[in-house]
Amino acid sequence: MATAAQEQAALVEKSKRLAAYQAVKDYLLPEYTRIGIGSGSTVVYVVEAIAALGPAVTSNMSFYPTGSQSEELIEAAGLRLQYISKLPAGQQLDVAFDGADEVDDDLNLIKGGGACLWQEKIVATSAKRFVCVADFRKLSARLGTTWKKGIPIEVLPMAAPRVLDELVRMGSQNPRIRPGLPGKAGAIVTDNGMWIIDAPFAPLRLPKDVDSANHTDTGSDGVWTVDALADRLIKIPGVAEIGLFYGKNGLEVASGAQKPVAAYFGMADGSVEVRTRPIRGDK
Ligand SMILES: O=C[C@H](O)[C@H](O)[C@H](O)COP(=O)(O)O
Repeated sequence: MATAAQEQAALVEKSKRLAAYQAVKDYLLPEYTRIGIGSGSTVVYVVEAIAALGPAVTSNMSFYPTGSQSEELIEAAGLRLQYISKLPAGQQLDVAFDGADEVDDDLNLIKGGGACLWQEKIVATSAKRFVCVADFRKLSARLGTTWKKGIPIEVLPMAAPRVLDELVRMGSQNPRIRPGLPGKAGAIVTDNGMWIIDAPFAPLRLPKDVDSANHTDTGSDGVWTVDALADRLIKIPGVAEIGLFYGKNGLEVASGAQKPVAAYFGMADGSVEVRTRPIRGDK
């Protein structure tokens, strides 16, 4: 008989799968030829859903990975692998699918829980439409509410101590270099030869919180808005990329944005909740 933990794990997997199949159904149009594939356990079901469409739909498509895991997934599914470095200047992917660790009310994301974020951001922003696929655990009003491990930050290893110092000055509570997998000495090393720092911050405000309560957005009271924190983090010398995928008000475009046009959540009751954001430009 399954334990409660096993039942919960099965429910989560089922939810990821439901969300992935619905997202692929809605956003993978047969005329598309260039598709970005993100990283993580949810994307496994995205690739499964795409492969299930068969060569009649996928044979004209090329798939662009965000790291070694998605590269293997694409190849194992028999899909055509291509690299973002080969995408000519001035061209875009038609769509990119990826998971997330937490998604807030404005569709800002925390990503990088599995140590992939830099290539993910390049692929997501190379797409005309970026679509997020997740399960019910990832839904959150404000980033940092349920994902307590901290914002993943990819750093040049030699700069890690300096970055940690700066994060503490900015109010991060106990930022840490992420250790390697059990049995591996030292830090985890990303696909890009970098390290990851996980930096916990108090749950991040949205612009509406600042407007409604006369708060600041710059962390002066210990709480940052997503935009202000992201803008500050990316400027720290030694930071290669950050696991906040965000967008400013007034720049709500679909094409080339870090925020998804739609986020699909497999829910515990077997439904799929779809959240979209208002955009201008092409869909
Ligand atoms: O580093 C990993 C990526 O950002 C993943 O997309 C993210 O962690 C979500 O992964 P999962 O689908 O396994 O929850």
